[in-house]
Amino acid sequence: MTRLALGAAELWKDHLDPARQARLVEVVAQLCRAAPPYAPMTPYGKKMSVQMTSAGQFGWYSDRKGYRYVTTHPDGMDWPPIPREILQIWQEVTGLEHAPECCLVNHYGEGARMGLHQDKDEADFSWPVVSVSLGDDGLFRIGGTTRGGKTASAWLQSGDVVVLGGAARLAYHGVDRIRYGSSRLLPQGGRINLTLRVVT
Ligand SMILES: O=C(O)CCC(=O)C(=O)O
Ligand SMILES: [Fe+2]
Repeated sequence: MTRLALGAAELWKDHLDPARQARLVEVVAQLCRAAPPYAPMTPYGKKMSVQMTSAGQFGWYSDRKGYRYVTTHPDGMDWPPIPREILQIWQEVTGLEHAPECCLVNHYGEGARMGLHQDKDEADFSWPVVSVSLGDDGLFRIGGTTRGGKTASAWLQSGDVVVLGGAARLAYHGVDRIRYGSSRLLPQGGRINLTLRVVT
């Protein structure tokens, strides 16, 4: 494990060993049975290429009305609780007692990507955002707090954890592409990203 700078963010390279990654695949699969992933619609009316679901008090949601947090899955049920194996990662990399209120689960299949954006649907930007990578490699890009500036890129691999805190909290970031088939961790293939956030 090494801690590296990735733009203004912190990359905890290889934070999760293979056994922890395998356990996380199990807990995420269980979570997805309770709250099935779906492809959200952007406010612009385009379907996202990433499949999403959430755990916690709040789930991140998007449709024509905009980006926001909601307390129920689109099928009507509560979001499942954030599994302790995931909460533990937050604790390890932030040292915070305060727990995250949302774990967004992103699944990138072949060709999926996420455009540059800021995470800014939360009430208090003094809390960091923690992002966990599982499965296929993903080319992560991060810039500054305005669009169009200089960016830094790194291939995130399974077991890597990124912390967006301080100056990086409102940095533009996204995933340009994944290397589909580069990992055998996920039975369904592709890449999973878990994003932990304090919402309120
Ligand atoms: O997949 C990733 O590494 C980043 C995900 C992300 O930025 C988000 O869900 O807001
Ligand atoms: Fe994000």
